[in-house]
Amino acid sequence: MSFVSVNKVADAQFPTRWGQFRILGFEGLVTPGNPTRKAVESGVALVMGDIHSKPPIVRIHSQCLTGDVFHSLRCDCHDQLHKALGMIAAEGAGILLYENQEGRGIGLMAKLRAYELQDQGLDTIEANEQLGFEADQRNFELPTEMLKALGVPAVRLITNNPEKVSALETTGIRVVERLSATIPTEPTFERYIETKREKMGHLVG
Ligand SMILES: Nc1nc2c(ncn2[C@@H]2O[C@H](COP(=O)(O)OP(=O)(O)OP(=O)(O)O)[C@@H](O)[C@H]2O)c(=O)[nH]1
Ligand SMILES: [Zn+2]
Repeated sequence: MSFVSVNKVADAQFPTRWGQFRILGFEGLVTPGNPTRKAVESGVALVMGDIHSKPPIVRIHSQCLTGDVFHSLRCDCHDQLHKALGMIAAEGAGILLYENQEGRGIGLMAKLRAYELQDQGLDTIEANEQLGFEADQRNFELPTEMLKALGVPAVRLITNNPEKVSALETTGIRVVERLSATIPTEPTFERYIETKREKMGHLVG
């Protein structure tokens, strides 16, 4: 584990278009001496209903400013976020973990530079690599620790990404079911989805 500690720093009521959630803030104090990590990592959990009597629906959403805020049609993030909140609302219970590894961990400015390279014909992975990054630099340690802090040992995970399933399972959170994160594809992000399917093993469909 890369954290000295993971602490809940806030827990407040959070009314939304999808219904009443609680919003919780968590901070993980990173073990000193790791040059690739910030000193403190933070994440947000939206919690609805009873999350303890059975494995709840959980979505781990990585920050995508362009998709989440501006509803970019370069990627599926905005629609996936709404789909996940809708699934939690329909169930009346569940957890959305929002963590801030923007651009699969390369940061916003690098992601915008990756967009430039994609405009010149590279796919998302080739663009990351041309900029000197890995295809996906994320780790899912903080979301895992947040689930533990919430007292949730087993989940039904909304994802198409097998890496997220194995990241949870290696740290002791059981994924009892995978729920599809697929949303209707727009022509503007067909290639983005295809690259995830072909090169990152995403279980699209
Ligand atoms: N580097 C890079 N990151 C992107 C790009 N478009 C979106 N992202 C980031 O991709 C992350 C979302 O991850 P995805 O790989 O789309 O999906 P996932 O969350 O791993 O998998 P699912 O759970 O199936 O949705 C967020 O951190 C976004 O900021 C892009 O063009 N380049
Ligand atoms: Zn996105």
